[in-house]
Amino acid sequence: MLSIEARGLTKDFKIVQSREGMKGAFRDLFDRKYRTIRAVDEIDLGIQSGEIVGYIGENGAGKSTTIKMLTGILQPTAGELKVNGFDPHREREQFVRTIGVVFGQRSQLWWDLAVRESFRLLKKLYGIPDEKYHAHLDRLTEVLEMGPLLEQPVRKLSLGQRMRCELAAALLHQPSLLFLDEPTIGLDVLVKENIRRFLKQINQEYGTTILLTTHDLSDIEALCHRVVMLDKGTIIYDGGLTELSRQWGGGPRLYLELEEEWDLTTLQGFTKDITAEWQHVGDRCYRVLLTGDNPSVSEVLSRVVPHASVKEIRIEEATTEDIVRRIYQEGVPNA
Ligand SMILES: Nc1ncnc2c1ncn2[C@@H]1O[C@H](COP(=O)(O)OP(=O)(O)OP(=O)(O)O)[C@@H](O)[C@H]1O
Repeated sequence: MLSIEARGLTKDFKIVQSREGMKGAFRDLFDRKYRTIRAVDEIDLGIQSGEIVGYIGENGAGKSTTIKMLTGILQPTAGELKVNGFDPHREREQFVRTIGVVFGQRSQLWWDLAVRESFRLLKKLYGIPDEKYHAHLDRLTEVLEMGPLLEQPVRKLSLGQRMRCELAAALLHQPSLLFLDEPTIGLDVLVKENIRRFLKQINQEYGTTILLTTHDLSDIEALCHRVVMLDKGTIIYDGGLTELSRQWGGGPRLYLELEEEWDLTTLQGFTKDITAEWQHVGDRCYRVLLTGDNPSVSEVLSRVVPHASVKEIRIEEATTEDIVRRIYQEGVPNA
């Protein structure tokens, strides 16, 4: 079953274009000139129930605008959209009961109230029956280790503590779909790991669908099998994380420290019949990029060892961050 189904989803913003100088400002008062920005450009997106999908892109790519349409905050300019079977904007009241939202930079908790009071207000807002509320809150308190936090005012919580409470707040009404926007921003490594573990757990236990927007690609690596990549409002990649690195990782790299300094032309000469590209990366240190049909590491070594003594060997894989940077620098991977 599809949790999110978007076809040709588009959002245009109309912005005032100011004229230059005093004269221009005066004219602007009487005759406004507008310009249209297409933030999201006819995207098609289908997300199955139970999937965890990473939604990534550079600043200004259109991620937040998409999330705002998917959560009903913004009305699309064009296209068809069904989320959990609802039109998010038109059927907002019923729709919001089926989703949870966490924006890393914004709080849905009441700053001066104790966490427990904020939760009580949300219980009222969502009309959660007593029994269900208590059972679920107990469970969330346990897995998110919120026991000591419940009586504290939100303003006294650290960022990591607040984020755990935000997640609980978004999940109190047991939504089947969770939107997370930069959920681990500013958190230390341990807290990040706890939050990721928790998200995996709710995904497995309750089948919660998760759409995750983040600039922290280690979140994506830890949680998502599928990644949707956005650039200038259009989807430039939608597929598996493993396929992405296979397609764009550029193969493994071999790091070699040799006993002596060699010039690059000579080294390149040893491997001239295979597609290996040598780089000088430090004193007697070299990186060999295994491109093309990906010759094996042992093939490269067998050509080098008869000539040069090798001190250290390391095989490096491109990180997701390297891959994504490369895609944005070099262009669309599967166009
Ligand atoms: N309310 C608005 N009015 C006018 N233009 C907007 C509005 N919101 C977004 N935009 C423009 O739409 C484009 C996409 O913005 P959006 O915030 O969706 O990108 P993003 O991928 O979420 O970026 P970031 O990672 O920086 O949050 C940008 O050019 C932005 O300036």
